[in-house]
Amino acid sequence: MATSLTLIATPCTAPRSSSSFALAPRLPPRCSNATAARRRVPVRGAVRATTLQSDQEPAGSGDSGATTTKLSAWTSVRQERWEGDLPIEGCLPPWLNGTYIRNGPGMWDVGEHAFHHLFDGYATLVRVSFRGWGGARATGAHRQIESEAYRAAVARGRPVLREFSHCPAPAKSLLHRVGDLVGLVTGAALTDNPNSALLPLGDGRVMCLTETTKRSVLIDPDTLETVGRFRYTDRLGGMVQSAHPIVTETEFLTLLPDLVRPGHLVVRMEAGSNERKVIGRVDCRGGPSPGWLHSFAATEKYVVVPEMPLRYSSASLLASELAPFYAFDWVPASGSYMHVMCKSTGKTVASVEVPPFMAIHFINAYEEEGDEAAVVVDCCEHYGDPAIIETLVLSRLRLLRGKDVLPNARVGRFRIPLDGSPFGELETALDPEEHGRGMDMCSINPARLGRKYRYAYACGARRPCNFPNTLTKIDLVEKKAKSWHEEGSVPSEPFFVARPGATDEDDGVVISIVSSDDGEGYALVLDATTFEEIARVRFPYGLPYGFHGCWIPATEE
Ligand SMILES: CC(=O)/C=C/C=C(C)/C=C/C1=C(C)CCCC1(C)C
Ligand SMILES: CC(/C=C/C=O)=C\C=C\C=O
Ligand SMILES: [Fe+2]
Repeated sequence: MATSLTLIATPCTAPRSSSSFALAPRLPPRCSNATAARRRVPVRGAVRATTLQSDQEPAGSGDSGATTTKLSAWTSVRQERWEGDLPIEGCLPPWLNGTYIRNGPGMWDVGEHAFHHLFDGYATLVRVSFRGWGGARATGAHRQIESEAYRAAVARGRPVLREFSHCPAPAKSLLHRVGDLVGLVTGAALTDNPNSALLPLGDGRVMCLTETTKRSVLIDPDTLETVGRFRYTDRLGGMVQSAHPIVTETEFLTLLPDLVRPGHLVVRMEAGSNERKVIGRVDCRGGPSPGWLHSFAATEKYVVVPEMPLRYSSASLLASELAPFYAFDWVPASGSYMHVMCKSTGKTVASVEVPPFMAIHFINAYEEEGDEAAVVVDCCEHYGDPAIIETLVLSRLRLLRGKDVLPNARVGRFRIPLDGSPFGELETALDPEEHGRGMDMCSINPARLGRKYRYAYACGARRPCNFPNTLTKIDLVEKKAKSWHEEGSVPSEPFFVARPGATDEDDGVVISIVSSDDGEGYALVLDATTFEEIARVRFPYGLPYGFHGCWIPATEE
């Protein structure tokens, strides 16, 4: 039955200790997994059909079977917002004062429409605030970001704009088709659903964004309210951007792929400003368009521009049709390259061909000086295979739990020589068995950004699994990993928070939000040194999976 999505005042249904009422849309019941499995698969070409056959039903070891699971990771949040106190189990460190916020696609169902891919969901923020001074206390909240895409979908009861794997049906009337065409050419038909990154800017503003340049939003980190649009005062244009600008206290660096004249603009915005300035441009070496640029890396002096064979499909964007990989084509013959641009001069100081790679997330990069000067770049590398994109189709995530279908991944380490050599190397930084051959969603100590570093925190695998299910601390010097795992649970990106005044790289905690097999949701706090659990802070309801987090330290009270 179609359910109204009009905003109505409703009390929270979830039990809570002390919490506020939320203005909540009446959402449809949680998507049934069986229904999702039968849904038509809107992807053609090289991508395998994702309608699951009965022989693909998960064996369902114990209670982790898809039909009986209460796991909330892949189901939409049931109300627009909630906030309240959270009970703490364990002992939070007294120095942990501040707010952890995580962004991600928490709403995959609107009206009768159920999205197909993890990346499609409307952005949901989840917050946990820790107050250690004078006794530990934690409060939590979640809230939908009010993007144009979300508001239009709620108003119409169906998605109106193009999302990662969803193209709206073409208009029926000629007049509306002209409108559609304008929308395609200007990019207005694309989503602004900011479910990817969450960036505390150096000036105190907090920005959420996706990969379209159409609109990024500013949010209030306390109420999670969407407080406005982030308006650039420059006229750089372009349709797409990296989902992961590199932000420090002083600057914001990002890449703008040029789909018309294949290349990338490397741009910089000073903290406090709304104007991006071009540092330089890198032309693509392979064609016919830039490689997907979800993220990139930078050292203290250089910006590293990756060019991989999963390339933006201009035809898909202009025709509003899905390409074999949604908005992308896999073009192995186009080659893989890494470009290094000097931040201060805008000159490309290296442009090398590298072995084929497929990386969504770069971890870090640093310079190596001496006779063999080079830039070292680490990423979560999927063995040059785009299959990981299909792994993230919601029906697969829901129905293949317990099946060993997560493609292998490793920490890929590039070495880009700065002596003009035409080739760069790609090696495996540590034995992937250390992290169960699963590897993505990474963070590091931000004090090591762009510098030589030892530890990375990521989601790894305890097999059999269809999605990363461990939190893993990787020691890139000892080439060892330590993992946290809870049977049936899905943890999100482990986010490192340094202890104030710390000098050791791993002196701090790691925070992750976990959706557990019994339907519960909690924020987990691990000691980053020992990687042992020190506390968990429970939400009164299960939380959907989410992507990336940030930390906003509290100001002294
Ligand atoms: C969250 C995440 O990892 C990736 C999200 C990517 C998105 C939302 C990409 C969106 C796009 C469109 C809606 C059409 C244009 C191309 C592209 C930027 C891929
Ligand atoms: C969750 C994910 C990949 C998992 C692979 O093992 C990618 C998410 C990308 C968005 O930031
Ligand atoms: Fe990401």
